[in-house]
Amino acid sequence: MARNKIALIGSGMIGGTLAHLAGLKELGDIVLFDIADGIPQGKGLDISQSSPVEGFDVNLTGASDYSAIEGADVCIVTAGVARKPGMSRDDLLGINLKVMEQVGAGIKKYAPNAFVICITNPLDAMVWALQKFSGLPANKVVGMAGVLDSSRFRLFLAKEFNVSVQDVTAFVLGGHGDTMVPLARYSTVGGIPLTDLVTMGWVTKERLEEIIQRTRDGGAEIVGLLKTGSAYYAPAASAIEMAESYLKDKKRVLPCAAHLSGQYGVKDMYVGVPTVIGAGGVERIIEIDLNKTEKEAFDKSVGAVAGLCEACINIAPALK
Ligand SMILES: NC(=O)C1=CN([C@@H]2O[C@H](COP(=O)(O)OP(=O)(O)OC[C@H]3O[C@@H](n4cnc5c(N)ncnc54)[C@H](O)[C@@H]3O)[C@@H](O)[C@H]2O)C=CC1
Ligand SMILES: O=C([O-])CC(=O)C(=O)O
Repeated sequence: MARNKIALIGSGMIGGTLAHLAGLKELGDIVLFDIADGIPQGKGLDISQSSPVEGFDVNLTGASDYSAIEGADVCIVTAGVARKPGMSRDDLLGINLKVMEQVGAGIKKYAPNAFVICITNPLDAMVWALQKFSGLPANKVVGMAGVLDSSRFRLFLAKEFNVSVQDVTAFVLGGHGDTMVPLARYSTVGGIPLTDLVTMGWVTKERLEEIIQRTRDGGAEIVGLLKTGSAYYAPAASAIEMAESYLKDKKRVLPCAAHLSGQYGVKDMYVGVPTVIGAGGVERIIEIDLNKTEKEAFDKSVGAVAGLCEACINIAPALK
């Protein structure tokens, strides 16, 4: 059986890490694409040269022409610009929207049957625009943020309680920005909701709120440390988890920026919600019950994403 083909559109920090992880996991043959000629070819060759040592058999190639992504089963999009200290993700909107227009056209022409995972920021608005520019079905275009934000929350909780990260689950919903919604009631240690752990005296409400705030600021914390760009190891691992669930039809329950058509009272927008990812793409959007406080926080986050979509329409009226 022929191998799957994975196209990585954008071969910068996340793109290179994606190629390495996808190779190590033998998810398929990998094409790195970038407008910066030489970078995708160089990274492809470098990672290929690690394959005899690591013992993986995949073809890794680099290209600066969209025809190279032809027939891809999965496209992971990181093309664009990352923020630097002092910037918000939203400051990237104008420049990255233009990139999404080019990427959307490339995918439409050469990989119309792919499952597309967008990572480029500001995430929820960019994946929304990419789906429209590409014309692919909404269930085949999804944004990566919730897996990353939830992973950060899980790590901070595991450290706080001195337990394995494997025994901590978390759901962070809403837009991938300052208004994201880490849900304590739906996040657990050994199956016990965080709200119960407060009652059991494991953690105070105040300390839990500090951990939640650190999660919300998780991207900015790394930007502040790196100074030259933003996080890439954890974002790449998160997107690979989504790609693997699609390629292996694992039907993982993962928080992703998915197209909503009435769920949670939201229409024609991408916002982080729990989904099931399998061979059909986004096979299900799980509508969990939100209490009044949670719903208010979620709606506020939806409002922030709606503002960004409006800003996109002002720049590119065809998106309306
Ligand atoms: N959704 C999420 O949770 C996260 C999103 N991000 C976002 O992911 C994006 C990529 O981040 P990095 O890989 O660190 O950035 P990077 O700057 O290392 O790589 C971006 C690559 O895109 C390429 N590029 C620029 N314009 C292009 C175009 N028109 N066509 C094709 N390639 C193009 C650049 O040449 C560069 O190699 C950024 O927008 C960043 O904000 C980063 C971390 C997490
Ligand atoms: O903070 C950034 O600019 C990159 C990002 O989205 C994250 O790491 O969560």
